[in-house]
Amino acid sequence: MKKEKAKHESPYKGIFRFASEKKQQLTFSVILSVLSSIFGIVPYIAVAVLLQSALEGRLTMEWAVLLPVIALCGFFLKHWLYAKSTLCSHKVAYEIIKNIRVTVMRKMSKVSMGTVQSKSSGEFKQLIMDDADRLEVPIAHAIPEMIASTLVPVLVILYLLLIDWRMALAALATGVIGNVIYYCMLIGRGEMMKEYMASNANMNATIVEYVNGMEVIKAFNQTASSMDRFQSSVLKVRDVTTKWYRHCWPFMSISQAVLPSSIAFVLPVGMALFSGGAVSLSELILCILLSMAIVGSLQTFLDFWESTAVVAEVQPRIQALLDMEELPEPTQPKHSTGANVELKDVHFGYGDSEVIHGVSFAAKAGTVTALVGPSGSGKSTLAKLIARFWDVDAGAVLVGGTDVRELSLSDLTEKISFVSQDNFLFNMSLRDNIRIGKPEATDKEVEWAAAQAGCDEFIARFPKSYDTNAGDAGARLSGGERQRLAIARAILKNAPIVILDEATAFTDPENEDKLQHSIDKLTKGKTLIVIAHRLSTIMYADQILVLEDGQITSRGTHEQLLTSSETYLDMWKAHISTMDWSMNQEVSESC
Ligand SMILES: Nc1ncnc2c1ncn2[C@@H]1O[C@H](COP(=O)(O)OP(=O)(O)OP(=O)(O)O)[C@@H](O)[C@H]1O
Repeated sequence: MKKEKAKHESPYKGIFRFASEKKQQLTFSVILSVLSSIFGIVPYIAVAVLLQSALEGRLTMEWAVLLPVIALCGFFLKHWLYAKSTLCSHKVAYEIIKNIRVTVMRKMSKVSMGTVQSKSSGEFKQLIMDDADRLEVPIAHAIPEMIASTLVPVLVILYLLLIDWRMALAALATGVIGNVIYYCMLIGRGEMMKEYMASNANMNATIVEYVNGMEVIKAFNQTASSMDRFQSSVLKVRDVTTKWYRHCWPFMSISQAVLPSSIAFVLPVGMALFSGGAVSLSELILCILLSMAIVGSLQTFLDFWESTAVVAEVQPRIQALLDMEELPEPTQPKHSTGANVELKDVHFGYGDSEVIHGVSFAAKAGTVTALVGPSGSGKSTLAKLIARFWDVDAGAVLVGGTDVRELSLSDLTEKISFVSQDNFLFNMSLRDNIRIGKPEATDKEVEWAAAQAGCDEFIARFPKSYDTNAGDAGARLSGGERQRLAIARAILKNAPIVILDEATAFTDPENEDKLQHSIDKLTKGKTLIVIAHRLSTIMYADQILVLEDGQITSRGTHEQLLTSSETYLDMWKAHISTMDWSMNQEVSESC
């Protein structure tokens, strides 16, 4: 119902839904803008009165001094009120832009990972950063100025109609012609803008990919081909933009030449009327000055067409993002009790092809369950299904005895700590990166968790210690250190269920001990579901599940599997020989 309403509302209305309590400020800004425009006419009227009185020989000394002062005051007030008006409207604009960004980001956390991954990060960046920024001019300028720009010419034209309707038409003519020409320029803009947006999004995506993939590009000497793709996306944006400007410039130049030339109409018409005796000299002067006074307002209309087109483009794209299907939240969420995890005949596929075929297992509270199996067998997928990054296609995932689809997302998130393969660090201090685990944690708690995870010693190496920005530190952190930071996050969160996805994948033997130590701290007394290629780390698991092609082919303890599962035995032998090889390497290096 809400969605339907959103679909049918005007783009401006759709944007102003994000203004929240700042809407009144916009009304205030409009009032100030109208007053500013009215005071903008005052100098013209003052000059007209001055000339009239001079021509009619009624100009006294007081008026000769007073009228320029009035003109100056009008000029000053016009600019002062305009400044106040734009200050208010900018506050509203930035509030709206902030609210759009926050709402979109919140929305992303409520949809499945599949939906998020269906768009490139470049597309998201374009919408959340660039497009949202483009709304500043329409909101901060177009709305207040447009209303003032309509009201003032209307009042002036009504006044001119009282003098002579032909003078009124002459004063309005260039404004109307200029605006019609400019409006014609915008016909077909929608299609061109779509092309521009698509090429810009592609350029953004290529830049993000280029920067993120720099290591691979260098390692595989792909600089030339990656640069080619990047360059062609930049050239495409240039070509589309040039095409648009080629289309626009004749319209723009003509409308901008015609619009301010009201004198070209007013003067001949006025002179004809004056010589015919239809208007007096003082009326003629007043008409000429007033027609010049409204030129600025009529020019503002041009910006309004442009701004309206921008809002009409951006708002539906924001709305489309907000309409992304959310992972359904139960209307009456159930509560989970305990920290058992159970999968019942789970089937799941990314898109059409199923990758998990009927997996069932139960992990009792406080026990360790290890998932092992060849690459691509579905271990990470199962871990992500438990954390409800996706919903299962059939079967059920139960946490604390309740189907995860019947738990509120916040309840589920509180229950589970997920330490994944990609230990993403946000562009903020190391302290705040750890604090993500528990936003209300004190500095002491953060440092305690870091110490438990063995991060304190490497964090102390940085001159700014915990206040080091993760972006600056990132390049100097080893894979193992990044993982320990992620573990510190999870220790701070202290959730009863911990999922470790390949948490030891990047460690060298020297660091493995430290990492294992921090994992032990994290998982003590918790339900642990762990994916590890280094089988030595999961030898003592309560149960080990061997996964092959999305199915559990064997299950049991380490000892049981050595005799019952050929796949496990092969994996164990391979693991042992790798360990032997690395030990031999170490020995030969030390010799
Ligand atoms: N986001 C995704 N979209 C489409 N297919 C995916 C996605 N993630 C994984 N897959 C596919 O699902 C299957 C299982 O992948 P998964 O990552 O769960 O395996 P894994 O056992 O964890 O592998 P590895 O040990 O190499 O990490 C693979 O065929 C993989 O290509």
